[in-house]
Amino acid sequence: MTETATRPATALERTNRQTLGWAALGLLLAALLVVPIVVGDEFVYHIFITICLFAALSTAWNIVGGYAGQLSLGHAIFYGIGAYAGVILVNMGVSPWFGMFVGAGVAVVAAVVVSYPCFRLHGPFFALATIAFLEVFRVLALHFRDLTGGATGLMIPLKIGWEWMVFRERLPALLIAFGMLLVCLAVAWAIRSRRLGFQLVATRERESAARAAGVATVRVRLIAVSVSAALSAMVGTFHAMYLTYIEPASMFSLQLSIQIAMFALIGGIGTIWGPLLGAVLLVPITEFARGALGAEAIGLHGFVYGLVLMLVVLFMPDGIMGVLSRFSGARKAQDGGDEGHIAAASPSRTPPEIGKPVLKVENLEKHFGGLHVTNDVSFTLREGEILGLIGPNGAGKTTLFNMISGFLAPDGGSVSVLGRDGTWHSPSDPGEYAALGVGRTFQIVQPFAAMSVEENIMVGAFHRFHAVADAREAARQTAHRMGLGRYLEDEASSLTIGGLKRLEVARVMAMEPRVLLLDEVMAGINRADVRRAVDLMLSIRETGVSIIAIEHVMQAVMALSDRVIVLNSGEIIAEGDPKEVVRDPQVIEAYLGKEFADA
Ligand SMILES: Nc1ncnc2c1ncn2[C@@H]1O[C@H](COP(=O)(O)OP(=O)(O)OP(=O)(O)O)[C@@H](O)[C@H]1O
Repeated sequence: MTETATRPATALERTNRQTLGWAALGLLLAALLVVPIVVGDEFVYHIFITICLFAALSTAWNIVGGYAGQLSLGHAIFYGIGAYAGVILVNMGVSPWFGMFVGAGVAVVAAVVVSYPCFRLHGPFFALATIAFLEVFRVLALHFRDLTGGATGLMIPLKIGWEWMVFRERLPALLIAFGMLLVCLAVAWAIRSRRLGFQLVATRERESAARAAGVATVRVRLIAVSVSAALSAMVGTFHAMYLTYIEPASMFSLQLSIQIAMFALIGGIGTIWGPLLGAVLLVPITEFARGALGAEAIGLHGFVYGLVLMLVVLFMPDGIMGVLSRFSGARKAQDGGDEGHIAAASPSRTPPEIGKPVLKVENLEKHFGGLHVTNDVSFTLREGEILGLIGPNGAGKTTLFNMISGFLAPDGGSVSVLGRDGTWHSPSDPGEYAALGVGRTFQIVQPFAAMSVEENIMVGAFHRFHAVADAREAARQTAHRMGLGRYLEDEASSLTIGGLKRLEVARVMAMEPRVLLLDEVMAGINRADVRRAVDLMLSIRETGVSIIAIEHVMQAVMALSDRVIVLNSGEIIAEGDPKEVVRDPQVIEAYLGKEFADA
């Protein structure tokens, strides 16, 4: 079957389903506004206002917890800051419409201060750190009694009207809550569908690969947390006006933080609409239970959330959105090893001239404790050259790569890269290496599993382009060149190992590197894929890119390399023409042992 025979139908089907999805979403949003107006009941109004507020908070949380993958359980910090800023200013005669922006500003500062140290922590440690900060803010609110009213809390003065966000009827409150939900959804959608969203998801999926693709991972997370904090604070201001009374325990509440996260988890973490669906499902259940059972139902919502969460984990691990997306035509690769072909490099043609030096490694040293992993390593890479880096297991090849791509700081010596401006630079982190045109792959493939093949490559292309359309176009061209054109819309995780290795190279090539560091791209792939990989590397070199390739597949090393360096126990033991190097007794001994070399 050819791709041209199947793709148009699939694409059409997918477009239809997407249209259906948008229509369903439009209906859901319209229902949030229309149902309470039609029913006209106070309690129903209250439920729908609560749904909108929680959905807005959860959507804001999802920018950090979902897109960036930082499981914050301290988001009530920002909500509480917004609430207090709004109420304090109202008490000073300032409208909450202005107060909500002041709250947002303070929340952004708090978010940066709190998150910057926490971003060094991962998984449960990050979550615990955010809880600790939440407790700090609650205690501060209790302590600064003159400003916050301490444990007694603050009443909102009864100034009625739009200017003060306090109303006798419920409809204006519903309109504001609904408006806030729309703003949060629009911001979340805008982030996810732009460069920042791609970079956040890439950072969440594989931080090292994202850094190698030039993503400033800390910066993008800080932007995400700032936007999320600002939105949460604005919702907090309005909610305070709606509640007419605030106090530290309910504003800086762990329970609220967990609730916000839970809606996203149940609806579909990391998706644009998941938090909305989670809130639509859960808020009415708990509010009706509370309404029906009254005081007997205190704490019942916790029980309901727990129950629903258990059911979701057991039966819908990707949340409601995960179930829905199964019907929306998300495509899995159905490859059986044949992954299209690469623009083949003809073996008969003459390789391009090897030019001036582009990368200099001088006297590089690295120790891990007592282990001397790199010992006085020096070499130069030239323009258009393929340099094979070989050596037995544990020789220090990957460690060397880590130092010449900024992932490890050398203990001694230096790495210099020729900039596009013709001057030499000494980069120190992966971002600086990427900016100078040094791209790398990883020995263990690092696909961004939650992204399609096209999106994976786009993360590399975003190094050159800001606009999504430009990055997409560049990614498509690169994919076709790399023989991945048939799989653009497939989930990256569904490729074969050969495809994944090629995807690694494609992601780096989309950055248009001048120096390409390939770490065992041929390991574990079949012979046909090795042939393709050799062709691929030759075709890449023809574009003037310089390559250093760590490789164990000797036929490939011999076919490709202009020059070979042999590393053993962290030292260069041989260097030069591939055919001569493999005959060197020292090299034979390093690989096969002394007895073999003597024989
Ligand atoms: N972070 C680390 N901490 C301590 N030791 C390390 C660390 N990284 C690597 N090593 C050790 O350094 C030595 C060199 O490892 P490295 O991965 O660079 O070798 P390699 O030549 O790439 O091996 P292979 O071909 O098996 O991938 C090994 O003994 C390894 O165990």
